Amino acid sequence: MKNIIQVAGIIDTKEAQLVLDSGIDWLGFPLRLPSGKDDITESEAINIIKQLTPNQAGVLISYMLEADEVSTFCSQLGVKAVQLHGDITTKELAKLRAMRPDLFILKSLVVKEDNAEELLSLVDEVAEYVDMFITDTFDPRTGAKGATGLTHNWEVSAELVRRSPKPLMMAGGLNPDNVAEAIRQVRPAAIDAHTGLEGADGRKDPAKIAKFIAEAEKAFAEITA
Ligand SMILES: O=C(O)c1ccccc1NCC(=O)[C@H](O)[C@H](O)COP(=O)(O)O
Repeated sequence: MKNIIQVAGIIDTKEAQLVLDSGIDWLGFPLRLPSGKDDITESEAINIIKQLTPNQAGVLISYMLEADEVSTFCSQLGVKAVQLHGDITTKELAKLRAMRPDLFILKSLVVKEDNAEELLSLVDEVAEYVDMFITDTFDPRTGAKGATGLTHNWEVSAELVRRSPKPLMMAGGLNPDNVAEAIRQVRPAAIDAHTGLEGADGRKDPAKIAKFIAEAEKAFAEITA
C-alpha cells in the first residue's frame, strides 16, 4: 500500500463528499473520543461509510483499548480500517489481529520531545499485529495526541520509517505548504492531515485539499523515481 492520502476529522456528509470529490480515498472518523466531543454523529458516519466504493476506506479513529470493543464498533460502523490512537496493550492488539484478520489496523506513534526510543521499541514489539503505523504529534500544553496541528521532529519519523517492517503513514501538522518537504525527508508510505486542510470556518477548504494532493503527489513521485 503506497502513496495513500487520508483526510481525518470528517464532520458531515457535505464535507465527506467534498473530500471524496477531490480524489481522496481514505476518510478518518474520530468517534467516541475521551473528550466526549465528537464532531460527527455515529449515524451520519455510518451513512457516509455505507456509500463508499470498494477502493475507498472509512477509518475509525479510536482510543478504545479492548479488542472486543474495537471489533464490535468497527462492525457497527462498517469500516474496514481502524486507527488505534490510545495506549492499547500488545496483548489486546494481538487479540484484535487474531479475531479480525480482515480489519486494516493502524497503530499510532505519538511523538513527544523525548520518546523516540520508546516508539522504536513499540514498533519492534507490535509490528507483527498491525498493517501500518501512523505518527502524530503530542501537544504538551493540552495533552492532546491528535488533531493538534503541530509538527514534530521529522528525524524521529524518518527513523521510525527505517525501523518499521510495516508501512508508515505520516501525520501531525501537515498542510499544503509543508507536505512535500515532509515526504522528501521522512519517505512515508502514506500521509494524513486534519486541521491543516481547514479554512477559517473550521471546514475543509477545497483549495487547500487540492494543493495538498498536488504537492504530495509530486513528492511521492520524486521519492519513488
Ligand atoms: O482527528 C481528530 O479529531 C483526532 C482527535 C483525537 C485523536 C486523533 C485524531 N485524529 C487523528 C488523525 O489522524 C489526525 O489527522 C492527526 O491527528 C493529524 O492532525 P493534524 O495535526 O491536525 O493534521
